[in-house]
Amino acid sequence: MSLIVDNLRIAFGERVVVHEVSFEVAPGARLGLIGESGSGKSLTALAILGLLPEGAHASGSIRLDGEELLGRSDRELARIRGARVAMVFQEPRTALNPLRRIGAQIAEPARIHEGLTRAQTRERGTELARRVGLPEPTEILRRYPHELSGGQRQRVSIAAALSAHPRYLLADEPTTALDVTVQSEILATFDELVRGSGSGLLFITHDLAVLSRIADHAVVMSEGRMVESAPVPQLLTAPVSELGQRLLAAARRTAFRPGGTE
Ligand SMILES: Nc1ncnc2c1ncn2[C@@H]1O[C@H](COP(=O)(O)OP(=O)(O)OP(=O)(O)O)[C@@H](O)[C@H]1O
Repeated sequence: MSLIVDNLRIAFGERVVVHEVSFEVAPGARLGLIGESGSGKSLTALAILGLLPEGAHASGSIRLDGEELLGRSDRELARIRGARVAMVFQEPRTALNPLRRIGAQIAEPARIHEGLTRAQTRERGTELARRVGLPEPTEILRRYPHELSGGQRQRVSIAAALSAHPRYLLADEPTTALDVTVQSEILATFDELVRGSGSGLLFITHDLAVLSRIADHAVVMSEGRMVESAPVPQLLTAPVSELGQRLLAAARRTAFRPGGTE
C-alpha cells in the first residue's frame, strides 16, 4: 500500500519538462519535493491527480495502492480525487469558489464521496472548521471566501482536502502566498492535522526551512530531473547535489533553525 511514482515523464509535444522521476509515499510517510521554480514539482503533483494542463502528456507509472492511475478516464480519476488523494493548492483564493459559501466547500469532498445529507454536511463542516482552528466554526460556514483572510482561506482549503479522509495528501506550496507569521501558524496546524490523520504526505516547496518542519525525506528536483533523494536531516547537514547545497545556503541566509519555528 503506497503511492508509487515510477519513471514519470511529462512532455508538452517534443519538450520534456519532467524526466523519469520516481518516488514512493507510504501511508503516514512525509515526503518533500523541493526545487527551484520551473523544476516540474507542480506538474508531478497534477499528474498524480490526473489534472495535467491541456497539451501535457505523462508516461511511466503512477500506482495508488497497487492501482495504475495513468491512462484512467477523467470520470474514474474524479472518483479517486478528494476521496483517496486530495490536494491543497498554493493560492487559496483560486482554489475556493468565490460564489459559494464556506460551508458548502469545506465538506464538499465528504458530501460527494460519502453521500452525506445536508444536516450531516453542516455538522462535518463545523467539526472541520474547528479542527483547522477557524474562529466561530458554526458562523463561518455561512460566509463567502472574500470575507475571510488569506490564512483563514487556506485553513478552509486544508479542511476541505482532509474532509473525506484521503489516504494521501498533496500540498503545493500551501503557505507560500501567506505572510510569514501566518505561514508559521498554518504550517503548525497542517503538520498536526496530517500527523493525526495518518495520511501519506507529498509536500512541495522551494524552501528548505519549510521542508525541515514538515517532511522526513526529500526528493530534490532541478530542471525536471531528480538530482538527490535523501533523509531531511542529511539535506540539512550534508547535501550531495549542487542544488541541495544551494538550497541549504539560501535557508541559512534566512532565519533558519532546523525543525524549529522562527
Ligand atoms: N500549461 C503549460 N504549458 C507549457 N509548459 C508548461 C505548462 N505548465 C508548466 N509548464 C512548464 O513545465 C515546467 C515545469 O513546471 P512546474 O509548474 O511543474 O514547475 P514548478 O517546479 O512547480 O515551479 P513553481 O515552483 O514555479 O510552481 C516549466 O518549465 C513550465 O514552464
